Amino acid sequence: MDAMESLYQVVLDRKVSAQEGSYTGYLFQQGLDKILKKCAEECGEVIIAAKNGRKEDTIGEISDLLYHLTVLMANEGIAWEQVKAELQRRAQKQGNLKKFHQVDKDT
Ligand SMILES: N=c1c2ncn([C@@H]3O[C@H](COP(=O)(O)OP(=O)(O)OP(=O)(O)O)[C@@H](O)[C@H]3O)c2ncn1[C@@H]1O[C@H](COP(=O)(O)O)[C@@H](O)[C@H]1O
Repeated sequence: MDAMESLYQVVLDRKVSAQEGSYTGYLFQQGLDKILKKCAEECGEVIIAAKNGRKEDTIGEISDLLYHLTVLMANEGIAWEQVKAELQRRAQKQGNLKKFHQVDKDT
C-alpha cells in the first residue's frame, strides 16, 4: 500500500470513528464547505510557494493539499481505487494514442 492509500485509510477511519483531538475529525464535523475552503486555501499556498521558487515549501504545501483532497474524497464517498482507475484509463488511452500515431507515421 502506498502513502496516499494508507493516508486515505486513516482518513476514512476518522470519518467513521471519532478520535479526540483529530483535525481530520474536525474537518468532517465542519462539513463540505470547510473542506472545500481548505482545499482552495492550500492550492493557493502551493501556487505562492512554487512562484517563489521555494522547493521545500512547495513540497510541504503539496502535501497539505493532497491531505485535504483526501479528506474531500472520503467526505464525498470517492475511493482511491476510483481515482487510480481513472488515471490508469487515461494512461492507457494515451498509450493507445501514441501507438496509433506511430502506425500513422509508419504507413
Ligand atoms: N496529513 C495530514 C495533514 N496535513 C495537514 N494537516 C493539518 O492541516 C492543518 C492545516 O493547517 P492550517 O494552518 O492551514 O489550518 P489550521 O489553522 O490549523 O486550521 P483551520 O482553522 O484553518 O481549519 C494543520 O492543522 C495540519 O496539522 C494534516 N492533518 C492530518 N494529517 C494526517 O491525517 C491522518 C489523521 O490524523 P488526525 O487528523 O490527527 O486524526 C494522520 O495520518 C495525519 O498524519
